[in-house]
Amino acid sequence: MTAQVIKGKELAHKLREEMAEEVTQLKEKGIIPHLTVIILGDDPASKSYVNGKKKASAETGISSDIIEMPLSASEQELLDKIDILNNDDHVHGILVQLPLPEHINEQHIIEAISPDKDVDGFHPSSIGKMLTGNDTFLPCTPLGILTMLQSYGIQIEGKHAVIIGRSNIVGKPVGQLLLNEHATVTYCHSRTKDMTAFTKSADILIVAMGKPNVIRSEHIKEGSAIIDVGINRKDDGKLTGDVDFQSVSEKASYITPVPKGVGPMTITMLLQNTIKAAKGLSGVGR
Ligand SMILES: Nc1nc(=O)c2c([nH]1)NC[C@@H]1CN(c3ccc(C(=O)N[C@@H](CCC(=O)O)C(=O)O)cc3)C=[N+]21
Repeated sequence: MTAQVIKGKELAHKLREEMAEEVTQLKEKGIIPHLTVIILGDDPASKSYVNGKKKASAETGISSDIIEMPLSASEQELLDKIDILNNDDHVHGILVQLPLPEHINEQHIIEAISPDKDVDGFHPSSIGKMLTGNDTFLPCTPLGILTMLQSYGIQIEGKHAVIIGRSNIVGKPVGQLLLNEHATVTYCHSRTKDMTAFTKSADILIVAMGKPNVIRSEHIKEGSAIIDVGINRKDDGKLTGDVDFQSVSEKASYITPVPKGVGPMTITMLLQNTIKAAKGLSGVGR
């Protein structure tokens, strides 16, 4: 079998075109969706993501700005900035680029962002509502993955979804979203014994380990759908996933590439959440 490649970038552009129409309609009502990104320090990788977000925003007509703060900024300075943005009616979405430096408590920052502007879906209020299956901002990477599976007509209900990785931003919430879609969900992580026993029974395998090319064809089930969340930079500067694309694509039925897979969908879902925030804060559709 040769797997069908799930073209995240292509799907992302298609969705952004649809979103651009919605943004046009909102603008006719005087609403200009606006996303503010806060970034601390000038790590080149972080800057590259942030610039990607800026470009994608422009593509959909969403307005965005980037607040750059020094790496030495204090937790209080960051909280003060968030407070200003929470109270600024022109700002609909707030994203603080993670990870933050050691001297700042990430949880304090996440909880300071107004749940109405929580376009990352990381606030405990958003997470709680996701858990109970209520309407809220869903975290961007998990929502991007769900959207890819649904767009390609991959059945989730009744299937065994195995997640490798249990981070708060990817592993845990993607399992929750798939559970809400009636999958049977297994979480694997660094302490899991005999992980292959689980991955080999996965109909849908979500890999978010952060280790290059560790999932190979001998680890997967014939005909399964493989979602690669890994973004690893090789010595030559190129990106590679956690999945060995070559061997796995000969056995799976669907596979996401890296780059051009999950990454562009993450950004697209951020923009979708920004539109949702703009509508929610302006009372559109209420
Ligand atoms: N509060 C917060 N929210 C985030 O969503 C968040 C964050 N912090 N910190 C950093 C990570 C990382 N992240 C990526 C998004 C898109 C690509 C992406 O589009 N990647 C392209 C390749 C880009 C390239 O070539 O460098 C691709 O996979 O095709 C990558 C990484 C969002 N993050």
